[in-house]
Amino acid sequence: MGRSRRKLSLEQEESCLDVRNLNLFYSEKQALHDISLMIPKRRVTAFIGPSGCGKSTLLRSMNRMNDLVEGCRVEGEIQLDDQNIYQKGVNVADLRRRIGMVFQKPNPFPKSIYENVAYGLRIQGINKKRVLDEVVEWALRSAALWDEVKDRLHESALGMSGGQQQRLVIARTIAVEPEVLLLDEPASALDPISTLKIEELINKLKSKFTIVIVTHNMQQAARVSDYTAFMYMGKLIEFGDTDTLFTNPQQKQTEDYITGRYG
Ligand SMILES: Nc1ncnc2c1ncn2[C@@H]1O[C@H](COP(=O)(O)OP(=O)(O)OP(=O)(O)O)[C@@H](O)[C@H]1O
Repeated sequence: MGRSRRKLSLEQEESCLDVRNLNLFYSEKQALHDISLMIPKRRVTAFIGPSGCGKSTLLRSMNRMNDLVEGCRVEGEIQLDDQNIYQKGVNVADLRRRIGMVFQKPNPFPKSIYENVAYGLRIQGINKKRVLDEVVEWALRSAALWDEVKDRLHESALGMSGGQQQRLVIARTIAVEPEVLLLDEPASALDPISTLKIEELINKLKSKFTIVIVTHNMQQAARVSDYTAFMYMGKLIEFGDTDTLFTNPQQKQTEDYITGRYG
């Protein structure tokens, strides 16, 4: 894989998202405890940690997906371009266009391949065929899918393999040119070859997008990410450049986790 091995330093990175003292509650139960971290621009940041530690919750809080959960309450701030996304008056639909999300299970719409990718543009009122054709091709090429589907763009997306469907969902997400891509275990339902394709894709997409990925798979985090955050029981235990976190963790809990002592 081509992940650059140059020494990275968070302090030198430009910030994309700034999480400040974030607490999140599902009714009475607190799922995130005073999380502060900066997500660097056009880098890949991975969240790792044992099941239930809050990785998906933190990811979903970045485009306010948790708003859809009844009884969910958030304290603290997440800054995107110096605006708190939890501030009153924020247009959540617009936020979710700027911060797109891909889930574990591929969820293409029951429409053609072409219409899946064109969907977000049509919602924005863009219907000119020439523009749509251009964006659909660009997004499918960017998602490393064009060559496989260019002759069957008008066939149903549901006839594609799981790995192709997931790359289609990524194409659909990037077609509206978000700034951030949130990936929640994007490869865990896929076979090893499709997983490798998704990992290669992540590596390619980071030149244009800020990527945050939740993964159960530590080897995957080590392969694809520039920075890794280790979480445990709703707390951020350690956050730093991936190579250091995996080879020279600063916290005993991180070390115990990456050496397989729990999780
Ligand atoms: N919709 C919800 N309602 C209530 N509690 C929830 C909800 N979603 C998650 N939780 C709880 O919040 C905590 C964190 O869950 P979360 O799914 O964020 O963890 P995770 O690290 O992503 O876990 P996994 O790796 O198993 O997906 C868990 O205790 C979970 O039971």
